[in-house]
Amino acid sequence: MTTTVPQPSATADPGRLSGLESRSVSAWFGSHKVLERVSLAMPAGEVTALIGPSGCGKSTFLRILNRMHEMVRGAALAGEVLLDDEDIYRHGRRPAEVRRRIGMVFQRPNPFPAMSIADNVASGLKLAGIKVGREHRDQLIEDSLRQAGLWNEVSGRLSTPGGALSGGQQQRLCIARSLAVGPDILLMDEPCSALDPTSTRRVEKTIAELRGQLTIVIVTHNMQQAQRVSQSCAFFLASHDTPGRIVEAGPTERLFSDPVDPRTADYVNGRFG
Ligand SMILES: Nc1ncnc2c1ncn2[C@@H]1O[C@H](COP(=O)(O)OP(=O)(O)OP(=O)(O)O)[C@@H](O)[C@H]1O
Repeated sequence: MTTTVPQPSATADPGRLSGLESRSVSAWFGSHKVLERVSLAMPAGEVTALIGPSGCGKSTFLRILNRMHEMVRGAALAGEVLLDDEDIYRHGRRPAEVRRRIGMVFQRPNPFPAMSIADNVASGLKLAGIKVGREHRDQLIEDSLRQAGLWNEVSGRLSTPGGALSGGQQQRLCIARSLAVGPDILLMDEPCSALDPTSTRRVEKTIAELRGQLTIVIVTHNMQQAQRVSQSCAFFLASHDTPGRIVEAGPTERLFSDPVDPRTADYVNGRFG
């Protein structure tokens, strides 16, 4: 199927940004319940950080937000995820359309290594079935690379392989690839965990620049990173016999400086996890 050309987010009207909201989301892998009634508003144009110890369900929750959870054999879920007040799980809604509007960047940069930088950016369009003319394609590639903060580093070598870039550059290339289809939401699953501190700061700068242009949800184990990049934050916790839940959520500054729940205080101060 062919869709119309996406509107690059760089030109999006900030008044029309989309937020995301989960309502009472529970999740299972087979009979193993891993999330229990997670309700969270992820405000439009903001960065929301999901924090919590390993295994508490952050990545599962993130994958539920763009219908990737259902791709796992035996996976199930309950609840609603509202994008523009409409459930992304509404009967008849196409997962591919949801994933075009809600993009995902993974832990390890995963560009097509032998494909050129330009083609890597454009590859998302092809996968999404979006056709663009040559002239518009070049502009879209430039816009996406600029938005991802990579244009100045690669503008003179767009036809060289994506695999030749540094790890941090590859991650920004993956961000550009996601941005090319004009998503409303960008999900990021520990996007800096494979990067050195300098590359991490560069990706964080990109996240800061994207804020206000689209809505971002990021999973991070790095408490400093959560404080640097996010405006809202949710703390997840699970134990051996209870599925992951949100203990506390709210403005990042408040969650770190004045947490309500003692478990949040212990976690953000590094006393466990
Ligand atoms: N594909 C899968 N099949 C079965 N169980 C899974 C699968 N993926 C995750 N789980 C289980 O679901 C629970 C939540 O895992 P998840 O990866 O969402 O947690 P997390 O908080 O993101 O952890 P981490 O911070 O280590 O990435 C864990 O008990 C995990 O073992």
